[in-house]
Amino acid sequence: QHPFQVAAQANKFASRPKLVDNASKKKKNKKVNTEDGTYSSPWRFGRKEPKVEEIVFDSSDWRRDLFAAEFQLILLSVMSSSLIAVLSWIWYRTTSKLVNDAKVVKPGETGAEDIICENLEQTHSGFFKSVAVGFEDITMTLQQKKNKSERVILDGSIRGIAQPGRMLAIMGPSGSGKSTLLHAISGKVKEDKKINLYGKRYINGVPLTGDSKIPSAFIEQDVNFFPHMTVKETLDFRVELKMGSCLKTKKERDDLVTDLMNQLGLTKSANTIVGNAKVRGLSGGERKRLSIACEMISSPPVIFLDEPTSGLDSYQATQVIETLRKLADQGKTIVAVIHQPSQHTFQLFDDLLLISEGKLMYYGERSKVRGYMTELGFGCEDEVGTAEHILDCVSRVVGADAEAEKQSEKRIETIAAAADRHAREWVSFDAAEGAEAQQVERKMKHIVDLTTTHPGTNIFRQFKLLFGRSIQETLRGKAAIIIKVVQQVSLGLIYGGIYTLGDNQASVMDRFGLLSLIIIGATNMAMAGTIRSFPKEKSIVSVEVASSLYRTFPYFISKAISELPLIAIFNGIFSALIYPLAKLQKGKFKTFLGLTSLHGITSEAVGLLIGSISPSSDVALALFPPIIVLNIIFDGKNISEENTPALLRWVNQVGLIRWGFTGLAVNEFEGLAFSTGGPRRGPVVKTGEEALARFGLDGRTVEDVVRAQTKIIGGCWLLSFLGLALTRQKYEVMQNPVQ
Ligand SMILES: Nc1ncnc2c1ncn2[C@@H]1O[C@H](COP(=O)(O)OP(=O)(O)OP(=O)(O)O)[C@@H](O)[C@H]1O
Repeated sequence: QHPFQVAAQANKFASRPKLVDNASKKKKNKKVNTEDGTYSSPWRFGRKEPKVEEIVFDSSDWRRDLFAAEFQLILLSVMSSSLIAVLSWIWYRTTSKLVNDAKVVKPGETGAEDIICENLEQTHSGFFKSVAVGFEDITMTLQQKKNKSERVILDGSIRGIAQPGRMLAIMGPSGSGKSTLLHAISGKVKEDKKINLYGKRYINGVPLTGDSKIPSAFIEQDVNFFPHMTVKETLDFRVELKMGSCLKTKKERDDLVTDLMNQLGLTKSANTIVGNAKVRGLSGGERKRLSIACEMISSPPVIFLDEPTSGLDSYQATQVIETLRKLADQGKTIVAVIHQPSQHTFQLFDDLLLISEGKLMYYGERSKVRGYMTELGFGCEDEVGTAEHILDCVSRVVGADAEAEKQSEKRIETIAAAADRHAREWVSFDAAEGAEAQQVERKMKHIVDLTTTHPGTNIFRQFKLLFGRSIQETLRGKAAIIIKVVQQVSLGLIYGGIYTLGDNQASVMDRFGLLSLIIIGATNMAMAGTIRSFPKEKSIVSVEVASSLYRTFPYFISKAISELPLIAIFNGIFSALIYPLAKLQKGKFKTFLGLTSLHGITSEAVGLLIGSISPSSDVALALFPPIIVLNIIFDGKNISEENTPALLRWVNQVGLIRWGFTGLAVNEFEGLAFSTGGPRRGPVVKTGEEALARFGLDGRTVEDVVRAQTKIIGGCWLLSFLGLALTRQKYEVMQNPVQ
């Protein structure tokens, strides 16, 4: 055998990576080369290594390496999963303890009495059976940059009560603070250091602490769903997650789904996919009604809706509001922000809260508002609709002539002053409201609704359902699958059509070139795909996790595992084309397939990490090019380790492209022999091992690559999980108003 080959194989045999590292760090570690061909190292406590020549090379060595590596891969996955499980268990216990620690005294509120809703029966009976939600002195200010006074979003004049069996509309011009008010009443103002939120809330006349959770549903303006699931599947999935522990049989759950579809007029569309902007599915109104159905699963007594008719035509908007009317008639308390309703939809509401520029303009019965405005001197002709007229009354005229602007300002001031005068008359919290209220002492209550903070099923069922949804979503995304297959086939044909590798000197560089291109292409494709799709999925998942449908841990594990089969299939297609077409080394196909698949999983894990820590898909996409460029720079061929800036040396260890390329190069070159003919750059290379030595890859093994990539996958999965878990949405606590 060639002396170089013996040395390289010897390196592989015992502690190869260390031996190679030792060689490169010889000076640093002050290793002593001894004359008899052995060496000792201070790290090995003076133990001598055997002579290089004494080691016998076994040609099936790499296979043993691969088995050992596979074993390590499994061991490492099990260990990292266990670590994640232990961490999430500790985290879960800590947060549950905090939630259950009901005696916590909240800021500015002492000795509040606790009401803990542990199950749905509790939230549907007694005190919570019919709920009147009262609110007063709601103030929200935003801290501005230095030297600027605080910006007032809600000025503290707003007060009102949403009664059970009635529909309250919150209306006002654009930017007047309607959504902010709805979020404040429902306790859903997103945590923000700039925000100061004050006010008082009541349930059935009983004052609540600022962090109390009103048992309610909140339907956001834009609700996203997994687009390829049908209406029925979406509801089945949620019913099982939310009610799995109380509706034990499938029949009970099916009955609830059927009932929900009937109530919300979705029966005809039961088997239609939900769809989104790109995939055709439900109409806007149906999607809105589906989002109400999803929130109605646990039948909460109060429903908050932020612009449920936005983006809908008048027919669909009416259908949505008529559905809400039916729910109100069943005794639910409905509070909805409405923007420019038609006369018909406006008439379906019972009460109205009108605001402008964060100030109260009117609170009372909807039917009386027209007369009230006329009394104040702002009447109008009969032809003008009431909704249109009152919005005109409280809107500031901007950009027209100065006189009109002044007049509108004066009108708003007059209406606001009158509303302020009448506010205490209109709304009184002195007497308890609601059917059950009289029996409840009017001491401040701290409500903890565990039914909205804890999933309704155990972690294994959550995993099963999430895994099923993930696989189903991927398989039904036919367009995405076809695009990926076409990409893999065309890449395989392009590379295979250009490269035909022989055994002459030119084929050495050609081989390196081809393997490098394969890895760069695979990295790009896997990472870009995940970066593009994951942030969108994350936005759906974070809402589902925030409403405690399931925990982050089972979601993450199901997501990570469900991607693996497709990666293997796509790689199989590509490898089956490129391998025979480019005439890569015979007998090494399986390892090639394994390595490219492992590289695909690694790239996807990095994509998942970028997606989970980025606040939006734009940020994730912006991070993609610099990360790819860094990986290409540190792929092992473009800059030597010695010349790498000290601060960036770690990139070498986690370089995706570097490890992927090393794996393929070692697999391909080991055992190859080259003829001396053909054009060449540099000295003649006779064996694959000599070629590997040119790139400093001598002594590297498939095992090193599998080990490094497994560590990268484990690290990325762990960080992605933490990224998802820690970016969980938190809400502002409402402070007592400043006296
Ligand atoms: N967290 C926040 N940070 C910065 N500005 C905020 C925040 N919350 C609310 N605002 C500002 O408060 C004002 C009122 O916003 P809000 O969304 O409540 O208005 P709106 O009446 O619902 O408007 P529209 O009908 O156009 O949706 C806006 O100018 C908005 O920019």
